[in-house]
Amino acid sequence: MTSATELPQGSVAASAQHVIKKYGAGDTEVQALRDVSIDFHAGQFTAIMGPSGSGKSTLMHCLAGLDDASSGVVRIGDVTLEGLSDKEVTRLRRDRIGFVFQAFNLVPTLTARENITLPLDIAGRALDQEWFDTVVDRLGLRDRLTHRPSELSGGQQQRVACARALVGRPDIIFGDEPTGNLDSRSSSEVLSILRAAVDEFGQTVVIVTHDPRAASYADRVVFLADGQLVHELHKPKADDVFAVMRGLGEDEGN
Ligand SMILES: Nc1ncnc2c1ncn2[C@@H]1O[C@H](COP(=O)(O)OP(=O)(O)OP(=O)(O)O)[C@@H](O)[C@H]1O
Repeated sequence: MTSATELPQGSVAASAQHVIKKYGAGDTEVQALRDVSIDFHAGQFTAIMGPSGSGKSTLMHCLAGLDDASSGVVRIGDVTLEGLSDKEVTRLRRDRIGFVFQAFNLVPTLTARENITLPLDIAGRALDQEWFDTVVDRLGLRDRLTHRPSELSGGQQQRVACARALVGRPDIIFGDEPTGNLDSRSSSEVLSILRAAVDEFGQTVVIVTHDPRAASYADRVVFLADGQLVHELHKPKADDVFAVMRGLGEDEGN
């Protein structure tokens, strides 16, 4: 199978070193990340978990260049985000990062095909038809390509969002609660696709999730509490993830 990424397996696809993120100042200051250091290796599927307010979204947003760290170093591949202009960060996001959001974020007036190729069209990059076909067939979207989002189920819409993230062969795909709006069957479908993106396409995937079952698809689960990394599991079962979450004070797993 063709590899989606130029990065060699095991190299670092994204990294945060001593990242601190503060919001506000003075009495209202919140330290959302307190000296977080973590590497995300190419060809791995990582889930970020932790109680509400522990800093998961902040960490993902800093890694993806959607927000600036207050201090510390963030890298995507070999590029350090600090010091890049807004335009350069936008280009880096466009060229090296794929996103899958909870809310799908598809353009309602465009067909599935047009939504999938939109980032390439915006970037003025040529479509690799063979790769497009591979992704579309693997995701079971061949007979849905002319449909608009309103004519697709939630699970199908999220599969289109996964295809959109994959088709540009990014260094890394970030998912912000990608199964948050899906029923359990569609969740399983989307998680299997993200798993396959890693196993079959050599992709690197990082998701934020509250769901221990979703996290059990990952190679590695990292836990944040109060802005710090506090625990990590490798190839965990959902029960193991649930037990750690309980210990961190999230007894409902959400
Ligand atoms: N734009 C902001 N301004 C001020 N405080 C913020 C901002 N964004 C996040 N925070 C604070 O930073 C901390 C971490 O928030 P973050 O959204 O990263 O947590 P989370 O683990 O993703 O939470 P959840 O699971 O509820 O989505 C929280 O205390 C939050 O209130």
